[in-house]
Amino acid sequence: MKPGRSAVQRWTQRSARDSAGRARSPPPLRVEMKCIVGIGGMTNGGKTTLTNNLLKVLPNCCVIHQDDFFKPQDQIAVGEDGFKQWDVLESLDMEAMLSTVQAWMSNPRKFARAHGVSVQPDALDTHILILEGFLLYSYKPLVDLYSRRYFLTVPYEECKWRRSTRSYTVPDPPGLFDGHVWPMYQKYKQEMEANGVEVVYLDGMKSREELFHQVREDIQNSLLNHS
Ligand SMILES: Nc1ncnc2c1ncn2[C@@H]1O[C@H](COP(=O)(O)OP(=O)(O)O)[C@@H](O)[C@H]1O
Ligand SMILES: O=C(O)c1ccc[n+]([C@@H]2O[C@H](COP(=O)([O-])O)[C@@H](O)[C@H]2O)c1
Ligand SMILES: [Mg+2]
Repeated sequence: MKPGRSAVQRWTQRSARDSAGRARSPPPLRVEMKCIVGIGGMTNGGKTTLTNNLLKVLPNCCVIHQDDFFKPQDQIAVGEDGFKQWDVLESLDMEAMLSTVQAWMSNPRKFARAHGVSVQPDALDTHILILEGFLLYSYKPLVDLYSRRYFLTVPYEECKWRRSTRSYTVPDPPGLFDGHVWPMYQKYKQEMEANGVEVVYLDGMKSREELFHQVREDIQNSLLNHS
């Protein structure tokens, strides 16, 4: 994991003494560490469930859900197959998502406050941002920003079954899963692999608890190794 760091201590020769020439004690050292974690992978792999569980325990942790950046329905293209093309990168306003990530990067404390996340006052200033969504690693400007990229998968039959139980804001028309959702999932995953994007695969067939403990431990170990 390669978290961004910025030492906030500025202790120069000039400021080491006050105006009367008395030695000043140095300000407390505060090291700010920022870490972006991706919870990506296929639709119905369990991304939102896992993310919500992590949010409850990770310190100073904000979240950005990719689903919040779907374009309005009338801007979604209709393919030659007759299906609205929801599962392509162009159906998402990725520029807006990137701007939101940049707002967090420039001031994670302010971002947390604005989003109702309580920030712990601590000498070791660690901030975590979780990005959660089904096409996290296919948008070039974001791909190198992650400290850790997780990728949840389940077998085809399980994915199709779980999807049939979901109700999205726009319900799936008959045949969408096999005609559009699954082929697009395969296409983007193949591209990601061909581009050499490193991900940590997670078996979405494990229990919710097991996934939660596995990922929490992994994130915490990574943070410790870099603090
Ligand atoms: N580890 C799991 N085992 C079994 N079912 C799960 C697991 N995680 C999530 N689910 C269920 O699968 C469905 C999709 O979960 P969700 O977290 O919304 O997935 P995603 O955000 O990847 O589409 C939901 O019905 C959820 O309750
Ligand atoms: O959220 C929406 O407005 C929305 C509208 C239409 C479709 N979706 C589906 O949302 C899926 C991604 O969300 P998720 O939680 O299943 O990973 C993706 O496969 C889309 O087909 C989502
Ligand atoms: Mg989801």
